Amino acid sequence: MTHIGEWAEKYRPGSLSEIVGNKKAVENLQEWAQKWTYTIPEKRAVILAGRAGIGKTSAAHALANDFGWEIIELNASDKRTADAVERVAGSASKMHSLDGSTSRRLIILDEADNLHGSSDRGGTRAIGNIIKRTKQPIVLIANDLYGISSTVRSNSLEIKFNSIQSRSMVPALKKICREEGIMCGVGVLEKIAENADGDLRSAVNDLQAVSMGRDEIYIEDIATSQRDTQGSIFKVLPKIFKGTDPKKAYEATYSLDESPEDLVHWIDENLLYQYSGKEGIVNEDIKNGYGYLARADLYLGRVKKRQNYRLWRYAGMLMTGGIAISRTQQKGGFVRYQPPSLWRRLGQLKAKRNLRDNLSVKIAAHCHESTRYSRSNLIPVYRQLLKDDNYSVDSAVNLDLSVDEILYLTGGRTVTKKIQKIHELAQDRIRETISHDIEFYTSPRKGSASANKGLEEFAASSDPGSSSSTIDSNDATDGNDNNRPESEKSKGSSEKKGKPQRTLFDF
Ligand SMILES: Nc1ncnc2c1ncn2[C@@H]1O[C@H](COP(=O)(O)OP(=O)(O)OP(=O)(O)O)[C@@H](O)[C@H]1O
Repeated sequence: MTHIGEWAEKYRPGSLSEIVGNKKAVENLQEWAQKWTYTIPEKRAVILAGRAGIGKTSAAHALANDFGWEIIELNASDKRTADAVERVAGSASKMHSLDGSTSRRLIILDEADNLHGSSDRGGTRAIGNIIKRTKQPIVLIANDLYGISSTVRSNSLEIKFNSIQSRSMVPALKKICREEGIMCGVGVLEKIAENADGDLRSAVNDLQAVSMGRDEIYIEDIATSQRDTQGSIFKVLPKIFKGTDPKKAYEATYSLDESPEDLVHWIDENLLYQYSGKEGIVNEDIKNGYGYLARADLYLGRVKKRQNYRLWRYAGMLMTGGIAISRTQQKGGFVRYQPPSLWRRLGQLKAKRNLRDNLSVKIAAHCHESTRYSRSNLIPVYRQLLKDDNYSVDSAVNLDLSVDEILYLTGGRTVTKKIQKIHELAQDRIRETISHDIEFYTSPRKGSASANKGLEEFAASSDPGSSSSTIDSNDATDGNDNNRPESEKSKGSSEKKGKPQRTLFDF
């Protein structure tokens, strides 16, 4: 039995030349990959960003096929990913095939926009660091560019994938029909492509659904109902802003999957641009339009207060028909519709709050204070420290700060060279300390009982839950052994003679 989605997989492009649309994006991707064949390019990762179903994942796979690269596909939001990428990303120099030629592995990180703001800040940081020094090409796939941290974005080549035009989809759908032996009536594929609203995967799925159990399909077989995709708001807005019939403007919202509360934000965001055009002149139409919007907003407030949803109808009429009759001047030219900036600002605020909360936890742990105290009293102290050149790197080392966290503490808007420098110096120092510790604990020592402990044992010994730890866990508490029995104290001191002792610095 077949299931929907099977054709989309079966007809996934095998080569970049088969990718429909997004010619420029494909060219940029190819150019970037070409650089990897003889050197390591400055931007070692690319971000393929765009809405679902337009060929981002397919392009990454096709690229690997075209260049003969092995694929390692990981889900970016999986906590284990950072380790896995770390292992693969550093191993390029060993990737020689038997005939002596080098071949690469393409690391594909799906859902890269899911990392940001998640509790797994460590993963974001690790990936941010890895893409700076990877020896293997990395492709990050994301629906929302803004969901990716600024560090990752600034170190990657951003390639945007756009919705696919319906006329470009038709040949691809035709090819599938030919292969599957389906005969299509006039306008069938055009209709399917139009309904898909730029999403080729949906078009292929719709074609499969309508073809099930048939070898001929006609226009009547295609459901005429509009898709409830996000894109449909872009079909309703012109009827509100460009129409002259208030009834039609209101009726256009029937098929919309947005509440009047959301719709009012869309209209509010776009009214000024639509009615003032590119000249940006405020005119009577704009004033009247905002008058209707204000009244619609009044009704929306009453709906909330009284929980009387019948009032939505009045709000809806005012914000659609009211706007339509406000327009007296004919406006030429195309002005793109913008999603409400308020939503974006709220999203940014949330991301900022997450960052602040994570930072409070870090500082609280470092200073042995409560998170609340850390948030209200210690973050301001660290703000000052980060601004002072004498303490900025030390603070970044102590807290193992990410670039985003340094940016937050310094209060800047963008990641500057100075911020990057602080981060790099701090990371170098952290790495130095770690390698120093490893060397210290693993190098043979005269007269030591634990003289030839290997790296693995050192790692095990630093795990507080490990019973095989070679270092007395009491040493790690506070150095005060007053509460220990006498016998243990002397045992401890005799051990200390022969064993490297941990200091507070090590923690
Ligand atoms: N540009 C395209 N060219 C050819 N086929 C495409 C294209 N876009 C989508 N398809 C078809 O849709 C299927 C899904 O596409 P793909 O997985 O590449 O989309 P995506 O943009 O990565 O979506 P998501 O963000 O959901 O992962 C493919 O297997 C292929 O059949």
